[in-house]
Amino acid sequence: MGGSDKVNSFPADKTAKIFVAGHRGLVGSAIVRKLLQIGFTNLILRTHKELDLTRQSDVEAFFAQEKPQFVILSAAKVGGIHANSTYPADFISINLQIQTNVIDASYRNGVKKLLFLGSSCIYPKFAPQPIMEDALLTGPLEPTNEWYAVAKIAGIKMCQAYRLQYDWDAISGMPTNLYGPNDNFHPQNSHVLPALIRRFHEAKVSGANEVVVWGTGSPLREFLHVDDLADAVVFLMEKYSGLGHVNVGSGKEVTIKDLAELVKEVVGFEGELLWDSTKPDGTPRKLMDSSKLAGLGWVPKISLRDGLVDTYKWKLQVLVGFILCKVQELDEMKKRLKEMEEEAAALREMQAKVEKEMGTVQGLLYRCRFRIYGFAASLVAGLVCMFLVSYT
Ligand SMILES: NC(=O)C1=CN([C@@H]2O[C@H](COP(=O)(O)OP(=O)(O)OC[C@H]3O[C@@H](n4cnc5c(N)ncnc54)[C@H](OP(=O)(O)O)[C@@H]3O)[C@@H](O)[C@H]2O)C=CC1
Ligand SMILES: C[C@H]1O[C@H](OP(=O)(O)OP(=O)(O)OC[C@H]2O[C@@H](n3cnc4c(=O)[nH]c(N)nc43)[C@H](O)[C@@H]2O)[C@@H](O)[C@@H](O)C1=O
Repeated sequence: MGGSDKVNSFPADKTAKIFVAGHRGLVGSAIVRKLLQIGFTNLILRTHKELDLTRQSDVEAFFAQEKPQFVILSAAKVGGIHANSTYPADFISINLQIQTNVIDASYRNGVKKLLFLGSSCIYPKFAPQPIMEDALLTGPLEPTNEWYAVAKIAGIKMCQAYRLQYDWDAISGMPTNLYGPNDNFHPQNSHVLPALIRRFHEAKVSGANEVVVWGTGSPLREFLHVDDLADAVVFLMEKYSGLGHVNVGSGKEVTIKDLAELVKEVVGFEGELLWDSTKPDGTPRKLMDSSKLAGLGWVPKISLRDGLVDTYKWKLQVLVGFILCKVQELDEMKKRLKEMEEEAAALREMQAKVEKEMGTVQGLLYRCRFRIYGFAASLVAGLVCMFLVSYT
């Protein structure tokens, strides 16, 4: 049995091959930004379309060909409370498949170190707060996300098992609720923060008086900006090689009611909040104890207010970009319409010319026909005269 805690640091060599799985998502894109910022130049990236990580043979072929040296696994089926409770089969099966394929192929193809990302929902619904790493598997899970949580717990256990059996360096980070650029802003399937940013923004733009917020507003949540998480991920890749998973949180919690008031203020919506208590609250409280990570030397930097302002700015830029694209499309359509009108005018002109020429030809034909009839008539008259003369 292996399982040493020897640290396999990220190399000083910035050309080392790093596969960031899920690089277009909220977390993956932040990790890519961070790696590029600190000078890594050899990132291997595949979109979901290019490489479906649920397909075992495709994943094996990819690893055999690319031979990455480091792997950060940030591809997963992810969503908020509604998505988790509506699609339990997808959340358990897709996540189990992705993580099993990637972790196993990484080990078999000589990857030096892998980081797996779980989530704070792995802990029991009523775990003592703040939640320490050793609260794992000490009580029943929150029902709205137990399928996703079971898959994530399996991921942590798989990393531990490979470390124990093969002395292979696989580590796990447990982020709290995250937010930031490239988040999913779907009205139903997203997490609370992007959902509220979208709803308050749309209400402000449409001049609505009310915005509906789910649940009672009483649950407490801890939020971390994704750029802080990316920083912590790089830190763990550099400094940590242990068997146990590591909590990654901000250490600050807020009620959903206060969060909604803050988003309302940042977006600039001036109407009322309506609470829809038919929607689930989920876990009542979910604050992690991140002292293990702090003890290693990492602390977060971005406050919730600053992070929110930054995320709303990003969202506005995306919307402006979208509008500019639509304006450009409209300009191109107008240009094409003008070209079509010019082509139609040219055709009309050509038709008029042809009709005019047809008229001339018809006139000529008419005159020719008239002359032929004249000639024929005089011929007949001549023949009649000749006939009369010869018989008289
Ligand atoms: N967001 C949060 O609040 C939290 C997230 N986490 C964890 O962080 C990680 C990343 O989450 P996040 O960035 O928010 O999620 P996103 O949904 O933003 O991104 C997920 C990424 O995974 C890719 N992906 C999904 N399925 C497949 C597949 N079958 N094959 C290849 N790629 C696939 C997606 O690609 P595509 O879009 O093309 O499908 C996307 O790039 C997850 O492990 C999640 O559990 C943990 C705690 C909180
Ligand atoms: C990261 C974490 O995320 C999920 O757990 P969650 O923390 O419960 O997620 P959430 O962000 O969706 O909700 C937080 C709270 O906010 C309330 N809420 C109000 N209004 C809206 C709203 O409009 N949308 C959403 N989604 N929630 C809303 C909502 O009722 C709840 O009380 C899991 O997927 C879990 O698996 C996981 O890992």
